Amino acid sequence: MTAAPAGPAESEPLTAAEADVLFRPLAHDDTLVVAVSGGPDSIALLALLADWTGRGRPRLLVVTIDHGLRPEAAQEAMMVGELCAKLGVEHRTRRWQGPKPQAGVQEKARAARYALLAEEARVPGATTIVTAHTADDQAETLLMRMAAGSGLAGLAGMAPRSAVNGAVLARPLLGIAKSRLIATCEARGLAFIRDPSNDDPRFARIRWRALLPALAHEGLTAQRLGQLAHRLARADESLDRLAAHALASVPAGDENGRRWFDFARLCGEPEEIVIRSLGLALAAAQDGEAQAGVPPRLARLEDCAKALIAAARAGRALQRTLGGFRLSLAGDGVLTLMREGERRRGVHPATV
Ligand SMILES: Nc1ncnc2c1ncn2[C@@H]1O[C@H](COP(=O)(O)OP(=O)(O)OP(=O)(O)O)[C@@H](O)[C@H]1O
Repeated sequence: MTAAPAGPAESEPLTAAEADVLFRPLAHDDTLVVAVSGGPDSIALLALLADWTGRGRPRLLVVTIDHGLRPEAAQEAMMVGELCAKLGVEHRTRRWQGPKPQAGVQEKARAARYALLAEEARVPGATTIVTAHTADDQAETLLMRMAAGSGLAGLAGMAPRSAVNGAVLARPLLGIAKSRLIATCEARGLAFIRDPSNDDPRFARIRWRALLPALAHEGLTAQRLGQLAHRLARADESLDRLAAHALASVPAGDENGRRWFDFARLCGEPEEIVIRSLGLALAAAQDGEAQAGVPPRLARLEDCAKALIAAARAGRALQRTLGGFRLSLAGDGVLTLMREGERRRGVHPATV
């Protein structure tokens, strides 16, 4: 057996052939909204996309968001505009106008950024936003989520394609090392901005970034973490389908606007499927409400599901609250979901 061929050296620029493979899924759009901050990743993305679109299809609309948090940001947006003019592509700067509270300003800026980008993607023919997230970003995301106690869905990391504010968000460079994008800029003589917040150890992401070389030295490279994310994404999707199927297979109904299903029957499934099915049932009940509910944190969902499983197996009744709902398990194993605070009219007799 021959060894797998080594990937391109981490310091080699991306080739046109590689870019062609990465960008092929974007070929069907009329217009791509390309998010370019002016950092090395998004400048490389812009240059590669401009080469790839060659004679003008898909059309590129480059958007830079000025969050109004650093005085240099306006100048940086202009620099991106100048490069776009040279490359012959359209550029717009959008400014975040909202209030900028000290606490959680990064999260608010991020939400505002995606809202503005999605607005630009709402023009006819443009539904896809393209960002320059790299394999390094994915590795940092995974490590941060591990530390935060995320479950499988979180550890699946960022998806190459997802939804954001009604638009599609594509991340074609998610498998590419940041060092290769820097090399791409250098090989083309393209200047890029170094955002000082990228060196600020007050941000957790920056502290994790500093650990990456030591982890790679022990074999936990960004590539390995990316591979793990990919495998977990596959497992997560499969488990979700199995859970939906299991939930659809047990007796269930709607009475007086309350949902019920045979939870005891569901308990024949592996614990992970029962936990997910409960989450799906709750999400469905929340969807049916005028006010969309907030999904419970995974740890709370797990606790609740485990308590209900133990009670159902023992034939005991049990009441819990979760995600704004009261969950009433009857002695016969039927679980009823009702909005918290709702009066108990017509509930399954054994739960009253
Ligand atoms: N000010 C900006 N203007 C336009 N695009 C941006 C801006 N900031 C970030 N982006 C886009 O988002 C990508 C990821 O940037 P960065 O890693 O800084 O964001 P993040 O907040 O960590 O990511 P995410 O928003 O997905 O959590 C960039 O490569 C670029 O495509």
